[in-house]
Amino acid sequence: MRAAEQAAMDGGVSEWELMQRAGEGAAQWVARIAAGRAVTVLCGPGNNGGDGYVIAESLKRRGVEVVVVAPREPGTDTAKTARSHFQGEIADSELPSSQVYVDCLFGYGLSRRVEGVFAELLERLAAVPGFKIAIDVPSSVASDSGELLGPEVSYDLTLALGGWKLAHFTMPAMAMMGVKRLVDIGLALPGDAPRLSVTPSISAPATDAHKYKRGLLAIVAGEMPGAPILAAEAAMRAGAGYVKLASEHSHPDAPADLVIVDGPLSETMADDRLSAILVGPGLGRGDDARKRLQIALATSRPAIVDADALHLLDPEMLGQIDASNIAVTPHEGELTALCRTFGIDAASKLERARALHEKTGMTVLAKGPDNLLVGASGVRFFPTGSSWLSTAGTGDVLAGIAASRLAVHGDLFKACGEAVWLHQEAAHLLGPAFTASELAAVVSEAMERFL
Ligand SMILES: NC(=O)C1=CN([C@@H]2O[C@H](COP(=O)(O)OP(=O)(O)OC[C@H]3O[C@@H](n4cnc5c(N)ncnc54)[C@H](OP(=O)(O)O)[C@@H]3O)[C@@H](O)[C@H]2O)[C@@H](O)CC1
Ligand SMILES: Nc1ncnc2c1ncn2[C@@H]1O[C@H](COP(=O)(O)OP(=O)(O)O)[C@@H](O)[C@H]1O
Ligand SMILES: [K+]
Repeated sequence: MRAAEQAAMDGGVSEWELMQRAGEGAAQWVARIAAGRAVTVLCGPGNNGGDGYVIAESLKRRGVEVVVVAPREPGTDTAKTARSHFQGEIADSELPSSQVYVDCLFGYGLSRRVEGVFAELLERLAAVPGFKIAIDVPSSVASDSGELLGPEVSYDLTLALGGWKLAHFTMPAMAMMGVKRLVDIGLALPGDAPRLSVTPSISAPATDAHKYKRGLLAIVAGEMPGAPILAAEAAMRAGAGYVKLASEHSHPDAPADLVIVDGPLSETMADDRLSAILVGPGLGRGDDARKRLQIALATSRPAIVDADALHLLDPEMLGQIDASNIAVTPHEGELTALCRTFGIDAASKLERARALHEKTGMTVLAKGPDNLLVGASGVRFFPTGSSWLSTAGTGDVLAGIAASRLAVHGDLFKACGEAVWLHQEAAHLLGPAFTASELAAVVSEAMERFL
């Protein structure tokens, strides 16, 4: 954001002009929401506070009853200018009773824990009823990591100014924000800035498609039969023309349309028609599992590596193959384990995922409520999905979808992105309290949204 703002200023747009665009843009939202009700604007000492004075003045001009609460005088020149343009009432710390609250205490300049008078104000804000709006980011969150640095307030709306910050899509911050909307202030973001994933567009098979052309996926099973079947159920509904399960166990509950190959894994993997591989769900973590993982990765086919396999991957194993053919899909615990194995010591989820990608070359889909994808095309966040996904086996479904998409087109970054969207859409179709097999069963229905 700072680079984008600097570029705009170098191009002749002043900081005051940017602040007016931000404040006026946000005020339009606030005015509609207030719909005649009284508004309280909390202003901090920096430019976030400056935005607050612009919002307050704009609301006043529209005839809205508005009070500003500002415990400190503005500290920046631009915020001082904004303050001087506001003609209305300013209180220094008491939070008046109001129906709409606009929080402009701190934006991306928050640099340490919120304490004293600011913390007290936020605690009071958390306790009062009313519609609460955070300007740019909630004032107690670190915008670059999503870390909480002060009292937690539950907002109804968060208006991001000029561009999304990491906190908008990272836990725990994103859970406080309510509905999120972006206010355009005419900034061009640098090409490598983390971006929100755009809705994917998925094509139906070509007119001359046949099962191999559509993609042959091999799922490498291991000790536990359930997980790879779940992954296969999802994969069969996500686009691949042919899904094979390489397993030495019997699978009495497997669907009739799933081909199970029980010969030696090295033979199954020698098929040069294989388009993609999924290894990890139900694999186990013993010597046999390690051997199966090594055989699977030695094929040099694009692979999704998930679950147990994430505990077996190590630098030595990756040293023998081209790791840029691999996407890993770790949850929080698996990401921690991977970082330990690969000697990565970083604080935030983004830094850890980025370091893992940079150190190994693997594409990293760090899943969870705050899915984060890091790979050849940069960094992507995703809109918030259904929290009902937090049930056992949904990760296997995600891995199955990703592997199926990979078998279709061979692009790891794209496959992982499509998988997150399809997974969330499937959850959305099911509503509350579904099982992982129910989720796998509606993946084809979910695809309809993206065709
Ligand atoms: N630049 C632009 O072009 C545009 C920027 N825009 C807006 O500016 C926002 C960024 O503004 P910003 O950089 O001034 O920082 P901001 O978030 O207001 O806070 C910094 C102030 O707080 C203070 N402070 C920090 N931590 C503290 C703590 N824990 N407890 C107490 N004090 C603390 C810190 O003081 P200090 O650290 O020096 O003590 C400083 O005074 C951005 O989010 C967007 O809303 C838009 O108008 C569009 C154009
Ligand atoms: N609270 C949540 N909100 C949204 N998605 C979630 C939430 N919790 C989990 N998920 C998603 O559900 C899946 C869970 O995967 P994982 O943790 O591997 O479970 P399992 O190992 O049981 O299959 C992931 O895709 C994750 O992103
Ligand atoms: K704020």
